[in-house]
Amino acid sequence: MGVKQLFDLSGKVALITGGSRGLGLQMAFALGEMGAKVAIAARKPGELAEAERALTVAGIEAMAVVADLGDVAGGTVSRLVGAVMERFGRIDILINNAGATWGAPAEDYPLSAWDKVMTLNVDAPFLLAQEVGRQAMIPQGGGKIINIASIAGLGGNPPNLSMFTVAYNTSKGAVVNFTRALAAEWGRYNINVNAILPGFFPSKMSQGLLDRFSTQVIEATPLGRLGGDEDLMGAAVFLASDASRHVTGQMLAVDGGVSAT
Ligand SMILES: NC(=O)c1ccc[n+]([C@@H]2O[C@H](COP(=O)([O-])OP(=O)(O)OC[C@H]3O[C@@H](n4cnc5c(N)ncnc54)[C@H](O)[C@@H]3O)[C@@H](O)[C@H]2O)c1
Ligand SMILES: O=C(O)[C@H](O)[C@@H](O)[C@H](O)[C@H](O)CO
Repeated sequence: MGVKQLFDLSGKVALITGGSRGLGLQMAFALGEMGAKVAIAARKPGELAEAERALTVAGIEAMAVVADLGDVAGGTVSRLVGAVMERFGRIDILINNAGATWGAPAEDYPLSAWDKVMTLNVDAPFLLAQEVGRQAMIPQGGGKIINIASIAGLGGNPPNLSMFTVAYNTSKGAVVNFTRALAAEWGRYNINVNAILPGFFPSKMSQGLLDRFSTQVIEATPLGRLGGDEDLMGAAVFLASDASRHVTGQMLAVDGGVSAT
């Protein structure tokens, strides 16, 4: 197989949570452009429909599924995976991207907020991997799972940024080791499990922080810039494709070098 073919995603089906905007939508465009059919899932129907339209206009076969992954008790995850299986018949790539944060100093952090962050950022990726594994990847004989962690999963926040996101950092640390643990178990099913650790990208989630601290963030970034609209595309396609066939359990930071300092 030539190297261009290794990156080709024709005939593959991808499910991307939080695919309605931000980093998830950027990755949906990337996988779609490389030939994948793309299912995006998010909570807000309006945004999701708009994203589905934009993907379709770009010539990508797309479907949208409304799902609140902050509420995983009542069969949300199996319904979501079932809907994609019904439409496309298989799932080759799962990108666990939906995520959120909530800020308060650790000494005041309420358990209810902690639980909310953990449910969306940790429980949902676990349940999605389990369900996609059961319904699609294990019977199909393989697949690619990409967890969107964060460099915040490697440590605490720089003290000068006063971010106060103890639950978020904890949740992303869990995603980092979930990635390794699942990779170790599911190599036998030919399922690659890797994580992307974005640094600082402008998005709805990061806006509050970057409005206040973008100068400091850029100064602390070896490449001297924030992440942009194309900066996750290559990493996502690599980890979704045969090009990464022999790569599993790995963390790929796309952070302009922040985590190297
Ligand atoms: N922007 C950054 O700098 C940055 C850095 C590191 C990691 N990340 C991670 O990247 C991922 C995407 O974040 P983003 O920056 O694009 O933020 P964003 O807020 O623009 O996107 C979040 C996405 O998750 C979806 N989502 C939120 N709550 C949901 C719920 N309850 N159910 C279903 N979907 C839900 C939203 O609809 C949206 O599509 C997150 O996991 C985030 O932690 C972002
Ligand atoms: O590195 C990251 O994962 C993100 O930038 C987050 O840290 C959020 O932007 C922050 O939590 C908002 O308060």
